[in-house]
Amino acid sequence: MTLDIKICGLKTDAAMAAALAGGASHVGFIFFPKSPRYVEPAEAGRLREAARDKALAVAVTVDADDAFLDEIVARMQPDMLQLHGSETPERVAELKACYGLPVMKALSISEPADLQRIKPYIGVADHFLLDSKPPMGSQLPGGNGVAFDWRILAGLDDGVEYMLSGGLNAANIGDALRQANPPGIDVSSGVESAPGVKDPALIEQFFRAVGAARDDRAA
Ligand SMILES: O=C(O)c1ccccc1NCC(=O)[C@H](O)[C@H](O)COP(=O)(O)O
Repeated sequence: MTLDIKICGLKTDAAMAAALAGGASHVGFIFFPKSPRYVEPAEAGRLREAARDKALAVAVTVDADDAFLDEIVARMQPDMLQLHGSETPERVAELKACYGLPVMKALSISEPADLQRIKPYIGVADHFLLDSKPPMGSQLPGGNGVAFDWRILAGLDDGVEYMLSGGLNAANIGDALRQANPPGIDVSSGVESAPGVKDPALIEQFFRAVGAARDDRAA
């Protein structure tokens, strides 16, 4: 089975090169100004060129207005939108129709009942990113480096296209893959040396840990 792997919050050529060398299927750019991972749309457009025909370039936005989305789509030319705010199913449908791009809707999970929040988006969003709830006081809806209880995902209906996200790193990715067996995974803080500073060596370590966990399962 293939495993989608998204490295999120890229800001440098070195981090992009490490993500592509490791075999990332998705590379993410953050357009939330309060984030230490924020990139200007034009700079994301430059960085994403390295990923063309190699990985899908994902624009991560949070309740963005039409003008900002127009600018991001024009300058970055993303392959996919990740909506990480409180966008309704109607807004997801509207943006899909407007830009003709697949949409990944991020939803935060902390208890089994949270899985019910997926239902209204089924048939509207193309993918889901299931992330942790931000800790109290966090300014960021994502990228907090906090994991949730992956066993909750056992209650998910088969066939939901999702990425497991939140607090993943080289040390815990093996357990996450064993417990949840997700179709995709996403990492940001776990491959950083400081908030917003991607470390190519940690990116490489993450891919090695994923490979080792997958080899164990195949054996
Ligand atoms: O990463 C951010 O700074 C961010 C800010 C605002 C909205 C979303 C954000 N990140 C989205 C992601 O897809 C992250 O990879 C995801 O939340 C997991 O982050 P982490 O727990 O740090 O691995």
